[in-house]
Amino acid sequence: MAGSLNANAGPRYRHNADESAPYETITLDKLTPILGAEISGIDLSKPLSNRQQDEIHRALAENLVIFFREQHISQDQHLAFGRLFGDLHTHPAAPSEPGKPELMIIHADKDSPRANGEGWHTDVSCDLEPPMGSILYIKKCPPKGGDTLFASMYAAYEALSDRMKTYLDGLTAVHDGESVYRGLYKNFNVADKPEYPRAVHPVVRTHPVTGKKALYVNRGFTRSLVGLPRDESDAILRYLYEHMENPLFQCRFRWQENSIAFWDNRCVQHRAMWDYWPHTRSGNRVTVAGDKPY
Ligand SMILES: O=C(O)CCC(=O)C(=O)O
Ligand SMILES: [Fe+2]
Repeated sequence: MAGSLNANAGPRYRHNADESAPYETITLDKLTPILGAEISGIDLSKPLSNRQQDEIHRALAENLVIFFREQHISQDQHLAFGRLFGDLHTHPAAPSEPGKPELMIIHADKDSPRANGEGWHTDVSCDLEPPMGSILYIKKCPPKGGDTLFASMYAAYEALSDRMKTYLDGLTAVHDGESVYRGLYKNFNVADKPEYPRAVHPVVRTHPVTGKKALYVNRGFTRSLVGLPRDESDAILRYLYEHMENPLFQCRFRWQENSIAFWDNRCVQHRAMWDYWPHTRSGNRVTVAGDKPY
């Protein structure tokens, strides 16, 4: 067949296929060529050597979201693992374990009105300094379902036309926590705060570690593009959201009990599937603080 059915169908995003140097202490099994890798050969309940820590950092930078299976760690070990990557972030609204404000509760069961993270989002992008990453440990899984989808915002950015990249250059967007968080955790008996964070961030951010550019607007928190007429802002954001939802940029993780996902919140969006009602899915999230996007 000469040509494809749709002239626009080919991926405008082509990842750099360079094989990276092997790892010494861990083994990686990639979910897709561009993001997601399952790591084996590491027991997070044991102290990690400097080498192991370096390799986890590198695996995260190269794969954007990394997964560990069959991990048996305590709440304190989960917190300590997070601290290897930076200060911990305290969620402005979500419920946490008693006496452990940095250990967020992720839980849905037959009585839940909703589950966490059901739409595409970046965690807490309404903060002035949004988290660098989130470490989610799922301890109870439904018999089927409850997967989490992740999408590379490097790939989404790369696949934009040069015209669109030029248009977005220098634009900023309003990210609002108020409209997301007020009343959200009522079913966990969490009282509302007087106010929730709101921030303006660049639409395209530069990753402070890799230096790569990533699209940085999300359906969850982004409300408008600064300085544009409302209709234009809405239309551009709608286009960007549809664009970033191309499955070419995604991987999908199937949980098992005692799995951990660690995503780089600066270049990845995620979305949790609540397809397992009336079953229960629960765990904890430790979130690592980040920097002001630029
Ligand atoms: O439950 C999940 O898989 C993800 C929920 C979520 O959005 C989060 O923990 O940040
Ligand atoms: Fe999330």
